[in-house]
Amino acid sequence: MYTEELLSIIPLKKITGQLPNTIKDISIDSRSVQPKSLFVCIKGETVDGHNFAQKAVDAGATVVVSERELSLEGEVAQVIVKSTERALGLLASKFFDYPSNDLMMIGVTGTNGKTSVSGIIHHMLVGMGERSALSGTIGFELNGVLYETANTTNDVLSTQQMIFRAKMEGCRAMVMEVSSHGLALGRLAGVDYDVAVFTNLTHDHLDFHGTMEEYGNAKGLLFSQMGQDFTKNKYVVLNADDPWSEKYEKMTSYPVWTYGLKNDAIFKAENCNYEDGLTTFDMHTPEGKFPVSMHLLGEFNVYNVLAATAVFYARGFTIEEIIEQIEDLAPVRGRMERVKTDLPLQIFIDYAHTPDAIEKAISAALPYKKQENKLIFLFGTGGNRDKSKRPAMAKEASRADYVILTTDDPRYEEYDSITSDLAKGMTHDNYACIGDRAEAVRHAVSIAEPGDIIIFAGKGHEDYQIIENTKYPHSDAEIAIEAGRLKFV
Ligand SMILES: CC(=O)N[C@H]1[C@@H](OP(=O)(O)OP(=O)(O)OC[C@H]2O[C@@H](n3ccc(=O)[nH]c3=O)[C@H](O)[C@@H]2O)O[C@H](CO)[C@@H](O)[C@@H]1O[C@H](C)C(=O)N[C@@H](C)C(=O)N[C@H](CCC(=O)O)C(=O)O
Ligand SMILES: Nc1ncnc2c1ncn2[C@@H]1O[C@H](COP(=O)(O)OP(=O)(O)OP(=O)(O)O)[C@@H](O)[C@H]1O
Repeated sequence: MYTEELLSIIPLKKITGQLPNTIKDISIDSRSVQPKSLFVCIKGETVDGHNFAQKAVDAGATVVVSERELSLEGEVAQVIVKSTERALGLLASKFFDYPSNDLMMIGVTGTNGKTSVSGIIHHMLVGMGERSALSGTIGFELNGVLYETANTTNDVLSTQQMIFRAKMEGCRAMVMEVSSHGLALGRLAGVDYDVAVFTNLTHDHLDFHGTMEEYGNAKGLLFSQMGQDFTKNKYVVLNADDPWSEKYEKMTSYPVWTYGLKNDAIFKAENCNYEDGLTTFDMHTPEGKFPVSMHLLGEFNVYNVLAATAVFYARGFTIEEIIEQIEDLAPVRGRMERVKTDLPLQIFIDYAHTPDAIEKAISAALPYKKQENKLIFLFGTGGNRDKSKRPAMAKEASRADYVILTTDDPRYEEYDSITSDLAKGMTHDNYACIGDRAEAVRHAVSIAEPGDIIIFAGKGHEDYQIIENTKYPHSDAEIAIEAGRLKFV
């Protein structure tokens, strides 16, 4: 791309040195700079990209965008701007030619349910014959291939790259999980959403946002940044049972479709029943009441499919077409996913790591528990992250008959510091603190008796644990099955 044309998008810049006629790529990471590229210095939490500018030039960058003039050796032009983060959003969108304009962009935000709802929408789109891409906590899924990504909502450059790739590979839609960090840090600059979906807002990430108010406002950016273009079929899908929906409704002028189980909503479920691995309910819609039967477990998944129903109905699909897809849905990976095993136990893998998600996961399993059996709940939490949620998580977990307090990704925090914070919220004494997660999983199996249910929460689809800054292979399901074989066979 012509360098001047690209740079024309950033106002109030100072240029030093001779700009090359064209640049071939944009990069924010000196470790993957291609020759003839433009390197943008981003100040991170842990390191500052300005300190890697020389490495980027050595690797072939011919333009460096920075917030201060740097003394660089080699043939390089410098573009000095007030905020490189803001400039990057503009540059990345222009470089990839605003790819989100060519796709139906669906953004899903909320504390819990982003992965589930976006996965459900993506699989329903594919089931209806639409080519769709998906990005979120599980990675970037494009035409059946899953690529690993760093974040739930990735940096602004990777985001534009992903949307561009989706467009180039023939996708017509892209479903994205939109995290509050992503919104607050401007990682979605230049993404033009057609549909914005809200699941719920409960306690999480207060280490970053400070207060629930700030956290809720960050999520609100998804709705307020949708624009005012009424020539496009844009709309918003809100959870009528969550008080934040009223605020989000005010943040957008696009049509609002609501769903829920309690308050008045356009799509409302009642008579929910959970039996024999099936969830059934009656769905009230603008066209009357329809019975639904699906393989996804728990009330939280009723909410999730109602949200997806609103997305598809507003797009013009019939209720019959939508229900046919819902009845076909397989469980979302690692979200109350039943482990296939010959052991005389019911084992679920789940990703709950907030108080509300723990409450929902336990409620989802209880209908499958017989009076004489136990519900064993193992959960952890990440080290060096929002500590204020820990006792509240344990309080919810106390609804299980036996609780094992452990760690998710302990990072640099001591096991005992994590488990003792959790223990402060326990409301009964039937629990154990075992920081080493593999040992904790084995303990869960060792105390289980035939007919018991075990939920391993917090790691979901992940097949690793991060201890200090190293990823170690870890699978709750594999450890549990091995321990179960030794015990029961
Ligand atoms: C605290 C935080 O948000 N950190 C994010 C941040 O990392 P950072 O600030 O440390 O930045 P950095 O990667 O060290 O480096 C800064 C710059 O220097 C560059 N660099 C760095 C090293 C080098 O050798 N050369 C070089 O050029 C980097 O490419 C970057 O441009 O920027 C990185 C690149 O965008 C992110 O991957 C990283 O997310 C980390 C992994 C993270 O855990 N973030 C969490 C808090 C997060 O964002 N979570 C949300 C919510 C998930 C949820 O809802 O549960 C998410 O969306 O994932
Ligand atoms: N709609 C929902 N409401 C409340 N809890 C939910 C909902 N959907 C899923 N959950 C619970 O929350 C856990 C996490 O679900 P999911 O991964 O879909 O959420 P998420 O918002 O993507 O979370 P994260 O941002 O941490 O990746 C699930 O394992 C389940 O226990």
